[in-house]
Amino acid sequence: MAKDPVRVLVTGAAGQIGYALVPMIARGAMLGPDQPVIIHMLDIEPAAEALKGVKMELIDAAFPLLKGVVATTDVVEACKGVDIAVMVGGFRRKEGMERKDVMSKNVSIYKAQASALEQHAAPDCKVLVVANPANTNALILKEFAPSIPEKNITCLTRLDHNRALGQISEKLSVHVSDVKNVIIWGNHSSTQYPDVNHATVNTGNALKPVRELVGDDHWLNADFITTVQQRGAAIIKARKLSSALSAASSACDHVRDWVLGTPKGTWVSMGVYSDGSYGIPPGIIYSFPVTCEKEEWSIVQGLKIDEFSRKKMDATAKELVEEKSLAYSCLN
Ligand SMILES: NC(=O)C1=CN([C@@H]2O[C@H](COP(=O)(O)OP(=O)(O)OC[C@H]3O[C@@H](n4cnc5c(N)ncnc54)[C@H](O)[C@@H]3O)[C@@H](O)[C@H]2O)C=CC1
Ligand SMILES: O=C([O-])CC(=O)C(=O)O
Repeated sequence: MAKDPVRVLVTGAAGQIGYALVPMIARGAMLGPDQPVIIHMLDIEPAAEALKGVKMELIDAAFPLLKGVVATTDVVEACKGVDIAVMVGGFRRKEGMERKDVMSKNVSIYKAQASALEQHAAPDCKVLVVANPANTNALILKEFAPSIPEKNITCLTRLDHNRALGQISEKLSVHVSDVKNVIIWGNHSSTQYPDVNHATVNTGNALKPVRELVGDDHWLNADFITTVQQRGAAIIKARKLSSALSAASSACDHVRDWVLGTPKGTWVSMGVYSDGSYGIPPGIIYSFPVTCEKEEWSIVQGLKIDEFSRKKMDATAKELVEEKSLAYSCLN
């Protein structure tokens, strides 16, 4: 029997990431090849014509799974009955801008959209915040939508996770799908900590630790980390636009694993509300290693944390605590 369609909201749908993301959703990359979807697209008035164009293209692509398209500048209409909300809309960082510069513009957007989602989305709506500052936008959304379960509000660090897998795969000349269990700890910012201490490579007959195969702690503790931390900025510098293709693809990975589950023995990174695991302060949205089953994520517990990692995990937590107070000061 055919499944009922799932309603997926994409905000900022006329933007760079939105344009890459909606066809991926319509092709089944987010929810699977047998899951029909109705795509809701929200943007603001100045982008209304462009949004219309995206809707026309979605129709023209004749996607078999696409059962409807809502394209609107009305946030209430956009949020009505949505099961999944991918929040990409916001003010984008331009070359040379610090993430903090975009904070005040974005937290007020997320405060307003929190109320719309709370009142009009499906009660169990799952939310993925992509727009920067992603962790803090997600936190503001959580705080101003208290009736949405906190476990349903997440932010995207899967792109950073995938970037880390990509760097290891390039370094070792192995296929990226043979590398697993890297971790992104903390903020989707340049303080994030990409950690390979538990990562492995499938060599065909064994799972070998990445650290052992790379055999170059200096590279792993320095260049590897900064390359992943700075990758977004490097792409903005090269394209004069943010990473749209890889962000859209990673957003699909995030939601797919959340809804359909992570493969056995594999974890992924997601920005989630901290419960105090690994000594990270509660009250912030922090990226942890998680496994997903039955549409719920759980933080992987019991990983050994060395002193080097501890410092980096605490530094990125500190930045998030500071961002939280900055966000609140912008709202006052
Ligand atoms: N978490 C992550 O891994 C990544 C996050 N990003 C962030 O994603 C966001 C989107 O990036 P792009 O698509 O490249 O930017 P973009 O500027 O091309 O698109 C943003 C869209 O949001 C719309 N928008 C602005 N205010 C809105 C509102 N109140 N409601 C609905 N839509 C609104 C704009 O009109 C525009 O169409 C940015 O904040 C960017 O920094 C980008 C790459 C990776
Ligand atoms: O700052 C941006 O817009 C880009 C970004 O987050 C990334 O590519 O990771």
